[in-house]
Amino acid sequence: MRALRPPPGELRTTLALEGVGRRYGPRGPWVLRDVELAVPAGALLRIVGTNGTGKSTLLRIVAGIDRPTAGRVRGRPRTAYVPERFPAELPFTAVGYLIHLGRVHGLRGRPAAHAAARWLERFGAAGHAHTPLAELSKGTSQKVAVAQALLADPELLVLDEAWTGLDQRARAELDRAVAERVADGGAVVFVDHDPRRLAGAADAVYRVHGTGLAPRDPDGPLAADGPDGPDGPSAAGRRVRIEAVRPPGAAPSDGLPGAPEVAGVPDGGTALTVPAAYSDALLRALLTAHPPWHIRAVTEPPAPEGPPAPEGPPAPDGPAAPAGRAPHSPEPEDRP
Ligand SMILES: Nc1ncnc2c1ncn2[C@@H]1O[C@H](COP(=O)(O)OP(=O)(O)OP(=O)(O)O)[C@@H](O)[C@H]1O
Repeated sequence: MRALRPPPGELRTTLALEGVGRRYGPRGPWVLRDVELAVPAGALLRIVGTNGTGKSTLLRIVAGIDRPTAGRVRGRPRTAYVPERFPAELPFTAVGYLIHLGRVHGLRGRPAAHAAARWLERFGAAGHAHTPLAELSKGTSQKVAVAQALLADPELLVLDEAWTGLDQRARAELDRAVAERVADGGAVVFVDHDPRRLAGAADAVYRVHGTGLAPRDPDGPLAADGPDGPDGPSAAGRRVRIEAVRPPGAAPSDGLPGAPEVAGVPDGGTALTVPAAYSDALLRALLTAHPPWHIRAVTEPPAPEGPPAPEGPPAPDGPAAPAGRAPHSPEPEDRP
């Protein structure tokens, strides 16, 4: 994704934090201090940091639902926010809540109802449309929380651990929705404790540390960052091979996420092999390119240091693989 769009420095800033500080109560310790952050349109920004360092505090200020104690926020695009905790006690059904929020976001009645139904369907929650929020399971409430943020194509989408509690299909759908927002020129700022989440896709990564915010190498291994690392075993060594056909006029494969190893394959295809952590980002880059690549197959060859590679399965000529997830790429909670 990143390689096919202008670098963030060349994008229009949609929102900026200038010297922002936040503390809770006049005598409380500073959680954030002197924070500078530019959020460019069309950029995906990841915020990392250990528990309790102030990521949610920062995201609430970015989302505009909290105000800084010091400094200022410049710009306010149309913003949607998925909080870490969803207020499920509201007196609505799932679809009623989404239609209400759609109207709050400026949609008229019929488009609001249409968008509500479409997002419930996309997240596999259409069967719960008429269930009161208070009776929804945790995961389904989270689907509604995510759907409300996506309803009106926000210019700025702020996601605070929004994938938590979603099933695998819904997580992949949220990955796709993020890629769509960014491809449409929206900005997305997110926190997620799984370093593989949108790995390699972020245009910039910032770390909350102490009371400050420091940029990090977006391609750097988050897993190597001690407490920021994955909860599960490392994906190091695993590689994913994406066989695709580059359409005429598509950007060359240089500079794609994960610096793929590129090889020609029969029938005009290209095989791109990347570390597993970059497979989602690479798929997304290929699928959201203009024009998009045609994905033939996604397979996982053995790690380079392993035994000799058997031939991969024949490439099906069917529909593109889902953008959000390569096979054999389980989330921590999917592991036995
Ligand atoms: N409403 C509040 N009132 C008082 N203190 C708060 C409030 N919200 C957050 N804090 C404090 O601010 C600090 C940062 O909290 P925050 O939730 O922003 O961290 P975080 O990095 O998002 O944590 P986690 O990774 O556990 O979600 C913590 O010490 C927390 O106790």
